[in-house]
Amino acid sequence: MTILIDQPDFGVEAHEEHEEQKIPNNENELVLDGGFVVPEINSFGQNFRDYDAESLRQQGVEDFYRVNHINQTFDFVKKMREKYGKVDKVEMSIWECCELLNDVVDESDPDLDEPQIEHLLQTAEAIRKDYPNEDWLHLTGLIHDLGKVLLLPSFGELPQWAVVGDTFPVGCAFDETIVHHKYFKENADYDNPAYNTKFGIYSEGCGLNNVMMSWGHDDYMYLVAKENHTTLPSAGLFIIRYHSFYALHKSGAYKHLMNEEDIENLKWLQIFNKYDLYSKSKVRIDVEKVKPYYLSLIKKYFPEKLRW
Ligand SMILES: O[C@H]1[C@H](O)[C@@H](O)[C@H](O)[C@@H](O)[C@H]1O
Ligand SMILES: [Fe+2]
Ligand SMILES: [Fe+2]
Repeated sequence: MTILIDQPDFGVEAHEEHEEQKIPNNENELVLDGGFVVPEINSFGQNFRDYDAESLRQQGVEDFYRVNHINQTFDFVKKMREKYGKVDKVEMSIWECCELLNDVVDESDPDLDEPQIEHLLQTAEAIRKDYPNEDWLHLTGLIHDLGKVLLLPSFGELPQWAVVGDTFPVGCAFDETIVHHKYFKENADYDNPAYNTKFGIYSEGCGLNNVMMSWGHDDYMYLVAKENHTTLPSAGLFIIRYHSFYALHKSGAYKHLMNEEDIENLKWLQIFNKYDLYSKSKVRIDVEKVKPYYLSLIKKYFPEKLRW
């Protein structure tokens, strides 16, 4: 059997050079681009992102989403953005932050229970193999989840529901494709007529930049990168900011809020997502071996010390 990765039809073709090649090999696996092999099952023997499969992690993940969906309201997101937009908590380098992630485990993730630094390097190295010339995309892989430091005491020790998991817009109706959608019924915005229509407070094509997303590691890391004047291209910032927005990049919901630039950037996000999701495994990366390469990229795209 060949694994086909569902891609929503956005009515736009990927650039030829970025088009994935579906080359099924003998072991019934899908080989992407420069050779990345998409595994059929995750480390727990389940399909990836199967939120209903019975497993040791299933109940914990569902509990996570219940609390997340109840508490991520428009008012909460607004407060968090104001608070963390100041980037006045900590001063440190990107690499120091990667090391801090050693102590973080993500309770929302049915596919991974390794320390996060493994996931960062697995993602970045898998991309590097297939896209050797896109160094900005390697670095994006390395840093996309750094915002999870919000779980640590010096960053305010936010609860898991305010840091990890899939993200979604607030200020308009919660789309049914969002994982464990049923729990939104207890969200204060659910019955608010200003927020519970298709457009809510937004308008057609207004651009994702004008949409408030549920608060978590994506938007936080985007703010940090922006406030510290990164020279990463707009597609890199877009990936960091929306990589957990599965309702959009997997299910094609909320397309009516995108503008032209979003449509362009989404192509890169969909490439990135395969590596983010399917590189999760128990195979460890030799950190010391790859560290010099990533330090050189950090130097190219970020200041020495950043404000967090
Ligand atoms: O559980 C995972 C994890 O928190 C990832 O970092 C996030 O990007 C995903 O969207 C989420 O489903
Ligand atoms: Fe993430
Ligand atoms: Fe990730």
